Amino acid sequence: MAEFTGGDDYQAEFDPKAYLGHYKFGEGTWGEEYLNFALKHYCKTFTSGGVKGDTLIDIGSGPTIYQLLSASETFKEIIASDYTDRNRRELEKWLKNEPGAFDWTPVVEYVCELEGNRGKEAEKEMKLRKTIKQVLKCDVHKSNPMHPIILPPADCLISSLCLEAACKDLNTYQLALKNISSLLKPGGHLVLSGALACSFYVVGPKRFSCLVLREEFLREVLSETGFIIQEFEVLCRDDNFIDDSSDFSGMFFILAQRRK
Ligand SMILES: C[S@@+](CC[C@H](N)C(=O)[O-])C[C@H]1O[C@@H](n2cnc3c(N)ncnc32)[C@H](O)[C@@H]1O
Repeated sequence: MAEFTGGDDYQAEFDPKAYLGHYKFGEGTWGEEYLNFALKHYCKTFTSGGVKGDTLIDIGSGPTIYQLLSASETFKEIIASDYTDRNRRELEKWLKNEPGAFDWTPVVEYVCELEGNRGKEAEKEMKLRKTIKQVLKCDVHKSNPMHPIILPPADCLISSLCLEAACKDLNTYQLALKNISSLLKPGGHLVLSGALACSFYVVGPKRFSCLVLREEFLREVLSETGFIIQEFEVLCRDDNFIDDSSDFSGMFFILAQRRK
């Protein structure tokens, strides 16, 4: 089992550019497999009318924006967040359309197609850039993850591939889930996705530990933390994508509602 990599390791060694390499369409990476799965579910979740409101907070955004593309159709204000300075800087780079920012065009095209908005890629990117109002420092281990900033509770929380990366054991995971849910209104939605049975993943030359998650645990912990699961989708790993960059067995996508 890989040695636990915590916040200091992320701050010092998580290279946003190397990580973004996983999200290049057409290169057979695990990120691509995950993207296909997650984007379809985000699209369904945010365009079917069931999940809506004014504000959405993304926990542990990393340097990525794919998870927010469909949400920007529904929410007026999105707050992105991450633990590391370099990830937040990389996000800002994309938001300001600076030279060297990651090119999300293939992913935006895919989402536009899913949403029936082919040809409207430029509008979509503009809309997302306008909707993301802040990129904040976040630590899921703090009772207020945005400390010292106090945010009004949001209508929706998204988090993808973050909690299993940030937590060293299942108790810590439960506590982190409780911490982030304090940012959500009662009755608000949590859109949680990530990797199943994953113990490590590689970013450039660095190996990061990952907390091994199973479906039964996720169901239990969400219920104990005050959520009602509305959807639980699993994608088993395709043998064609098996390589030594990560050992996950599948991906999950959960839509849950915080009890009122
Ligand atoms: C695997 S990346 C996921 C990034 C992005 N959400 C995605 O879907 O690709 C894990 C992210 O968790 C963040 N992270 C690690 N520890 C954290 C903590 N204690 N609080 C908040 N975020 C943390 C890392 O900085 C990193 O961006």
